[in-house]
Amino acid sequence: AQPSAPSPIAAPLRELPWGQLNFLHTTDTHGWHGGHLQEASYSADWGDYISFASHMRAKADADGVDLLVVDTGDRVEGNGLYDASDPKGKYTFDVLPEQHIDLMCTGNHELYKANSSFNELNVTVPAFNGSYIASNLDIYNPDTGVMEPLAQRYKKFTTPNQGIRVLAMGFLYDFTGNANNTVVQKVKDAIKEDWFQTAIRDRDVDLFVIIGHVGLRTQEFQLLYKTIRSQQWDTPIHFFGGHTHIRDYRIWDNKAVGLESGRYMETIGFASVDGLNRGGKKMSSSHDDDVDHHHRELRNVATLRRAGLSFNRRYIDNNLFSLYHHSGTDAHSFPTDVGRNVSARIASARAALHLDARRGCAPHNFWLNRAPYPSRDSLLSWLAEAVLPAQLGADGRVTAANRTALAITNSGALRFDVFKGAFTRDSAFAISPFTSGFRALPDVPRDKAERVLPLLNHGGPLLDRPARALGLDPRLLAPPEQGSGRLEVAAEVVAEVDEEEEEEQQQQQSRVEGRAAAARGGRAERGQEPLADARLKLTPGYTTKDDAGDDGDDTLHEKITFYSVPNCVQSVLRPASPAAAGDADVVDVVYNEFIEGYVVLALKYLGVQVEAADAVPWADGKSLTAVIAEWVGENWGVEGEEEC
Ligand SMILES: Nc1ccn([C@@H]2O[C@H](COP(=O)(O)O)[C@@H](O)[C@H]2O)c(=O)n1
Repeated sequence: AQPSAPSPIAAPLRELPWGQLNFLHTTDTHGWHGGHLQEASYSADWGDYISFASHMRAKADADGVDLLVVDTGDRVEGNGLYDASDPKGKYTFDVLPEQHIDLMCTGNHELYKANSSFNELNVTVPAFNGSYIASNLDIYNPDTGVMEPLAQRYKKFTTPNQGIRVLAMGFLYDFTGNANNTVVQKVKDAIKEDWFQTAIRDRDVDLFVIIGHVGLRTQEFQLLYKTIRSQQWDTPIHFFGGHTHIRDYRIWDNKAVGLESGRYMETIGFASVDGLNRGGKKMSSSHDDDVDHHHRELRNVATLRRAGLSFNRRYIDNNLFSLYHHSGTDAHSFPTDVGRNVSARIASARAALHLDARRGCAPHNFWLNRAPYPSRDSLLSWLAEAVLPAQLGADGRVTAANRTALAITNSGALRFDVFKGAFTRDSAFAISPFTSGFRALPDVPRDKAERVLPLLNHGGPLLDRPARALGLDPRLLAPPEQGSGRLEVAAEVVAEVDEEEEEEQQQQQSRVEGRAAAARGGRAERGQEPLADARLKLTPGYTTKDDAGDDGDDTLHEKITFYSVPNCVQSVLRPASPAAAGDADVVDVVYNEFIEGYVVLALKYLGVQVEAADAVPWADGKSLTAVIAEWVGENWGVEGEEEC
């Protein structure tokens, strides 16, 4: 872990359900390879993950089973470790390949900018040669100008210990926001390709592994499932998904399941399969058979039972308490040389990038989804009511031209919470890493401009067909977790009352203790394996419900309540002397560039003749990252080395 990472908190744990074939899965790491430095539950780093995977691989080998490591994309954008360097990714590209990854694919974030997809072509694909799969992604090679697959379309291999014949593919959802140096083939077209049609007819396959930067409950995965099933009515299929930033497990049928493993290095997904055929063993030598027999005899590994197919899953909280426990190690035996070295390299990168440099002190937590909007603790309220009016309202058109402006931001532009205490250079990138700048459409009739926000938030008629016809997916406005449709949100938004909050906090501890006791009792009654230590206090965290039930998380947590947020929020930017502007019948409509298409479409829908070409940069086209960082420095800044 990083030197400033908080120590993990001991918690009751569920064991890993090892099988004949096991997987570790990361997705949507978004540059959080240094781990979370303000959240003990997720404070392990990429170096620790390397050590962990190495112990898990050794255990698999010792038990004669197999372990595959999978990553399903969006490794870039979202944390200072990636975003603060010039060029971006200078330090993450180096440390990433120190992990042995068996199967990986591309996320949409690798493709927003031409240079990041060229990084995949020139750095990541060669570094993971043989593991990287691009089933529906091509790139224009900058040397030849020729369009070519970013990597192999699929991969077939036999696992070393069990001899399981795996056919793996790696997809990206039907993403349309990529730069023009890449081509994403829609999944419905990719499945018509000869290579795909041949692959799904292969009879010498024991398991299809379909990885993808694709939500588990999307039409893309559904189509892949149906098409594979049309040719392989009972060959097991394991999907690994991503993109929607949630923990999720989907059961398609009794031989087809999928795992999604959260976001931001919070979660290491674990999946296992038992009862698979081992076609690859037929070809093995008598020596291999002897070794295999020896393994079975000696280790009596329950997972080698051949009775029926079974799948399992666990979402591991990425902290050292969990990682030590599951790998059967301790602080002394856990770190491998490579893991320790990677943690040290991340620490020096963070120092070189001044990521711990404090910009100010946050007075309390501000939550993206964990507080209702609007409210005192809502990150969106803070942004719309404090940050944007102060920073964007100073634009020349507001002050000199005495003009009112309406500034609209999509809630998806915010990616993470603000914690009470130090707000560092890193925090600004974590909250909003995007480089898209603010722009404005000048002189829009006020009555029309005021109707844009409601349309973007509730505009069924706008956001359904017209937006989709232009390739504008309305789900992209809100945070991806919410777009997944799987975020369990509070039924009603309650007004915040401070005393109530205090009382709630007092009651929480007794509830926590009560539940821990109940969990102990319940498990004992059901004759289940005891949790590692159910007397331990529960901390707030993931309490996932998926198709397999509510026992997926490795760590027992106190439930967190999530609130739904609107697609967009609006700030009114008023001039210092609003007399003239107050009644003006035109205003400027300001927005961050990412939502330009939606804003222009909404105005056109309202009868205003505008085009994106009419827009001008606002506040010098600053990014939201810069705007937030400046506001924090000006408003939460503290002198010298004083503690927050
Ligand atoms: N310039 C950008 C780019 C993206 N967003 C938001 O991020 C969402 C996509 O994030 P994933 O991690 O799910 O790929 C997208 O839906 C937008 O909400 C943005 O605001 N500005």
